[in-house]
Amino acid sequence: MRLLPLQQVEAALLGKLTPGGKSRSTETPDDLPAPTEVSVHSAAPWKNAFSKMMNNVRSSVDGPETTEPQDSKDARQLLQACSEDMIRLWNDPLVKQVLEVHRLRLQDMAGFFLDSIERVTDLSYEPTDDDVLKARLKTLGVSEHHFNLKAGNMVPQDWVVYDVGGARSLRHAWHVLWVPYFDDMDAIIFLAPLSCFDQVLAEDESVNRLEDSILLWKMIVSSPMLKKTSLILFLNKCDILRAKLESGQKFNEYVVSYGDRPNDFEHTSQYMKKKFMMIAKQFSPEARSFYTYFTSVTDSQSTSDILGSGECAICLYGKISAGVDWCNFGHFRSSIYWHL
Ligand SMILES: Nc1nc2c(ncn2[C@@H]2O[C@H](COP(=O)(O)OP(=O)(O)OP(=O)(O)O)[C@@H](O)[C@H]2O)c(=O)[nH]1
Ligand SMILES: [Mg+2]
Repeated sequence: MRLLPLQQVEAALLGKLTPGGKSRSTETPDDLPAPTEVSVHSAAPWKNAFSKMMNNVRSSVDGPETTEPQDSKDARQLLQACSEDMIRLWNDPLVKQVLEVHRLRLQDMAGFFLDSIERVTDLSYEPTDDDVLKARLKTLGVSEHHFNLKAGNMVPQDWVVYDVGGARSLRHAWHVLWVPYFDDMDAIIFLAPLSCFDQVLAEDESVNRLEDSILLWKMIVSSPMLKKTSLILFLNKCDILRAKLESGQKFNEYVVSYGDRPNDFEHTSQYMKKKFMMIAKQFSPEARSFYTYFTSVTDSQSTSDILGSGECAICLYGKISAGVDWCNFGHFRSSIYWHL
């Protein structure tokens, strides 16, 4: 009961961060209890709203004069007031036991900071880069990012990355609007989370998440409009897959075709890699380049090692695009389209 005021904090923060101030997912009909979720629309000025909020937080911590709105201040104070109760609840042996019985690994779930409650509820808390990576921000439109990447020994190159929302309700738009628009991409980076073998879709509880990822992969690789686009597959969330298997979760209970193979990371990940590769081979309209990596993209060091390594497909694409553009357009442009 003492933690109930946190619901107000959540509603206030969602109102500030989501487009139009909505605090409920738009995917769920109004009469159903919807999970609250922060979403990002490329057209919404959420980054400005966020920077403004963070600047306010900074000025309230750094100086006596504060421009922070009262509701943000209240939110931070409430979070701090609830800190001790949250820590006690999270460390309670009975709570741990109940979570285990229900096979819930909250510490692996998106946006949970349960092992850092003291730090994130401190009045002077500022998110670190790793905290930002851990946050869950559902993508609604297509967001475009420009950056300059220096990989390995190569000269720095300009990149354009388009990030597309993967939620089911958004996929219709893929066929109609985005796939034709992306037919000139150099490469698609497809992120398939391997750890979700025991989870179902938030949008449709009858669909296994890993199965859904495979169906989506099949749709992308077989698209005639993307037949020339190279594929870079990130078999992602390996850290969570490993932790789940080590905690005793059985892979073959959900992926029946896995049979009696060993229930460890090495065998399950290789099995899934083969599955994705076979689909790419079987359903691609024509032969194409295909690269695959095991990743845990929230681990910034290992991800930067993959992106920075001279062997990485992304660097290879940088080279190819540079060559093509030198011949055809006289300027360099590389683009990647990714589905997360
Ligand atoms: N532990 C761990 N968490 C990850 C990894 N990759 C992503 N996450 C977390 O998974 C959550 C979902 O990431 P998002 O980037 O919001 O998801 P998305 O796939 O873009 O989802 P849509 O925008 O709906 O398409 C975030 O909280 C991330 O921190 C990973 O390799 N390991
Ligand atoms: Mg996203």
